[in-house]
Amino acid sequence: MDMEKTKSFEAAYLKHQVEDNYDRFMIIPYILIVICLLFLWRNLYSRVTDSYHTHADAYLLLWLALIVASIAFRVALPKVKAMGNVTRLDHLIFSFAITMCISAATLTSLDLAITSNYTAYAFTLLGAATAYRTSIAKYLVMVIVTFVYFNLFYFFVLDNNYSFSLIIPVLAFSTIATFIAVSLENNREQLVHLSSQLEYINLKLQEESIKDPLTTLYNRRYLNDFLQREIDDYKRTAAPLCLAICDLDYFKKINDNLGHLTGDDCLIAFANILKANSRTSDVQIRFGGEEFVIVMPRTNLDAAIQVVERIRRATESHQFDSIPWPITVSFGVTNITSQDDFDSLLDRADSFLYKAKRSGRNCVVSQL
Ligand SMILES: Nc1nc2c(ncn2[C@@H]2O[C@H](COP(=O)(O)OP(=O)(O)OP(=O)(O)O)[C@@H](O)[C@H]2O)c(=O)[nH]1
Repeated sequence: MDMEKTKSFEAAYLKHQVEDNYDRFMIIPYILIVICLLFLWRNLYSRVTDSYHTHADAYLLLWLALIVASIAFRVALPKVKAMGNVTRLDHLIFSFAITMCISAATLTSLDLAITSNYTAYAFTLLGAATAYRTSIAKYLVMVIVTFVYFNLFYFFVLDNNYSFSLIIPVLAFSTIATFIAVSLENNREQLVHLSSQLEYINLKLQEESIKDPLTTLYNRRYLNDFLQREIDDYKRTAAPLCLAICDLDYFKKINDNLGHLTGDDCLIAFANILKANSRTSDVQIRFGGEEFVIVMPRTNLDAAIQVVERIRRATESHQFDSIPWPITVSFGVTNITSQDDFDSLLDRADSFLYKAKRSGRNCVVSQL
């Protein structure tokens, strides 16, 4: 069960991360395109005005490649999201993040031929640490792949002499960026954990506020909302609606002779009889003490009488634990009319219940 909970939390957390990334990565390609275009313009301009760019063509290619990658990614992103596969969307964003890091490593390698300029490397890794949300494992993969690529590109492809001091800043950026990414993601995970706990507690509290703790039936607060909704529904659709009030007979005798705990057990057992003998569309409410209400939507009076008769007989024949005498219940049942409101419907059912009590109990009284 705990494993299942952890798995579902992980799945929900991944979805949360990917959705968060999605919003940001819908904008990032535009920013990247603007930056690329600015550098592209500078690149073309400096080509004419001065010739200090050792790798002018490589720069040009890099800016163009980044523009194409950004456009392709921006076009693909909403399409992949529409497929509804979170993992695939996650992979796509991860691939783009890696592409950005590799581009930054390429750019830094080219820049280093001119001056000690690590801006692209530092900026991209730190940017990814704050803007891109992923697992620690994936972030490490990204940082290591970028680092290895940088070394291969700078020392082997560009054929520079190996220099450890040149690598130190890159290592430092990688470490700092990883540290920032890990601590930010840990904080976010804690927040999500806390908010899901709060959501759960809130749901529980909401549920408890409408339930009777002893019988677990709905309570009067729920009746107020539910019955009003059903009455409104009746006024719109004219679908029949019935309401029954019942009260256990001589309940005080149980408390007085066998104690309150036995009385409580009797209420729980009766609530179970109510649930077992009603339809799923009916709603049972503990109205107070040993008094209960049954709301029967889309039910006419004949059918409602049949339901409560069934409950009455089931109660009469039920052997209640530790109670040596039979327990019976009296009912008042009524159906809604166009003149009714919340109070008149309840009052009429209550007056029928009163009649049932006066007629000797263990019976159903309705207007029929
Ligand atoms: N054990 C227990 N008793 C309760 C609870 N709520 C109300 N009661 C008791 O239910 C009894 C109701 O007694 P009465 O209103 O005199 O009704 P009755 O004895 O059922 O008599 P009739 O309704 O006239 O048949 C009282 O003794 C209340 O204290 C509860 O949650 N648990």
